[in-house]
Amino acid sequence: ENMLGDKKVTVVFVLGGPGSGKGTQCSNIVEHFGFTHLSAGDLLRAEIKSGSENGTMIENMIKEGKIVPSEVTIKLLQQAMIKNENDKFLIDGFPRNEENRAAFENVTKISPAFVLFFNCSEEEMERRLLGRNEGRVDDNIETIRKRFKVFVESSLPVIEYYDAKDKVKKIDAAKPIPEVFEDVKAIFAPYAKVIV
Ligand SMILES: Nc1ncnc2c1ncn2[C@@H]1O[C@H](COP(=O)(O)OP(=O)(O)OP(=O)(O)O)[C@@H](O)[C@H]1O
Ligand SMILES: Nc1ccn([C@@H]2O[C@H](COP(=O)(O)O)[C@@H](O)[C@H]2O)c(=O)n1
Ligand SMILES: [Mg+2]
Repeated sequence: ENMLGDKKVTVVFVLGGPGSGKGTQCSNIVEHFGFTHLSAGDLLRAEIKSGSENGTMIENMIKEGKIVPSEVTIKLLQQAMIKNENDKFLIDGFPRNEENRAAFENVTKISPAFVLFFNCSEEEMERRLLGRNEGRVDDNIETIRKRFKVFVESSLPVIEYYDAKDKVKKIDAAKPIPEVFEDVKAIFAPYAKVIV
């Protein structure tokens, strides 16, 4: 039994480098397949805005491209899952390192149905991040380089961990948005909403 009691939940981890298009494609998946999108980065940014006691620590870590301690991020994900009645969740940008992965498994007892991995070159991701214009404090070239380093050193090993369990569905994320979504759709087809 997981943290949500007897409720059977489907969790998909959506991973990929900074700017690979995770948030963009999650919006499409929500629309077409009825999942609830939980972005760890968005939850952390909301926590800063809410004036929480951890806000300053989180903001400093995001500015440096560092990974916030798992207990903070997992608490936010858990709260969001508990208050949502849906049974299908896209967890975007989590787990980012081995600590995230192991702590989530231990605390929630939930393992993902699969991991959606958006594969993209750093050159293309850098171009996208510098053009995003959402006012994010980490979308500057200095922080972007730090985020790429953290992705390669800490996040790719998590993808390799799930790949060894045959749980990774890898997508070519360098293509235009609609073409990426065609590939995503093929993967999510078994989760299509059945219209009675
Ligand atoms: N396939 C694509 N081709 C071109 N631009 C894209 C593509 N997918 C997303 N973008 C654009 O690239 C930027 C980054 O996309 P998005 O925010 O979805 O990435 P992300 O993986 O969630 O990044 P982060 O990890 O920083 O949150 C956005 O401006 C988005 O509109
Ligand atoms: N599991 C996570 C996810 C994110 N962070 C921090 O937030 C930053 C932005 O995340 P995005 O997914 O929106 O790119 C990220 O660089 C980390 O600083 C985290 O600590 N742990
Ligand atoms: Mg995002």
